[in-house]
Amino acid sequence: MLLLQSMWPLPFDVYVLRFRTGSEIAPHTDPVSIGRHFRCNVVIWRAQEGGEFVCAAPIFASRRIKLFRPDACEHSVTRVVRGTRYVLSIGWVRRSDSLSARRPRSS
Ligand SMILES: O=C(O)CCC(=O)C(=O)O
Ligand SMILES: [Fe+2]
Repeated sequence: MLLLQSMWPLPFDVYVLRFRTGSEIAPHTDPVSIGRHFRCNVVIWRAQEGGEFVCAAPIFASRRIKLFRPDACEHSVTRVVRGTRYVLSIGWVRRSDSLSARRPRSS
């Protein structure tokens, strides 16, 4: 369920995701056309069994909080075996990319 979406002050969205028993997400990336995609997922309700977020190189990960680059790091959610999982998912895109940092200074 989409809660909020805006292009200002930077493109962002806020979702609540519900994973019922039996649901899962296969490995994927979430590319953006320009910039770098960041996402902070807060697991507000854990499944009783399964429903684990998998990402090889998150920026930060604890039991409840997952900060990662969905465009750059393949991620997935294991099948919810028992219970329901709820996630508050906040995503944003930073338009500047690493190339702008490398732009030569005019002097
Ligand atoms: O529910 C999750 O932990 C990850 C869902 C997902 O694929 C995403 O937030 O990009
Ligand atoms: Fe994703």
